[in-house]
Amino acid sequence: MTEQEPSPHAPPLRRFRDPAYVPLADNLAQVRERIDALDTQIVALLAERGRYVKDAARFKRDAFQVSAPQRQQEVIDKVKRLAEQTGAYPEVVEACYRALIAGFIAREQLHHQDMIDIDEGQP
Ligand SMILES: C=C(O[C@@H]1C=C(C(=O)O)C=C[C@H]1O)C(=O)O
Repeated sequence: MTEQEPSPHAPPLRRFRDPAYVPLADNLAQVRERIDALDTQIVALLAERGRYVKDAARFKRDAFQVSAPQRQQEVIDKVKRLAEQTGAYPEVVEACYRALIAGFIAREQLHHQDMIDIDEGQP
C-alpha cells in the first residue's frame, strides 16, 4: 500500500475485466472535474430542498408533526426505488437520505420553535 495520492494526469493503472465497460474520462483530473461539477449541482439542489423543508414548518403544529415519521419512511422508500431504477448505489442513496433527512428535520425544528401560531379567531 502506497501513502501517495494518485497522480491526476497519469494514464490508467488498472482496467475492468468486463470488455463492454466504456470509460468516462481519460484521466483522474477529468473524473474529478465532473465530480466537482455534479457536487455544485447537488449542493444547489440541497439548498432548494432546504427552502422547501423550511416552508413545510408553516403547516405543522408541534415537534412530532415536524418529524413526520411516516413521511420520512415514504421518502426513504421512494429514493431506494429510484436508486434501483437509475443504477445509483442503493446503500449510498439510503445512507445519504437518512443523514439528509435527520439534518433537515433538525433545521425544521429550529424554524418551528421560532414561529408563532396563526390565531384562527383573528378577523
Ligand atoms: C419536509 C417535511 O418535514 C420533514 C422533513 C422531511 C424531508 O426532509 O424529506 C420529511 C419529513 C419530515 O420529517 C415534510 O413533512 O414533508
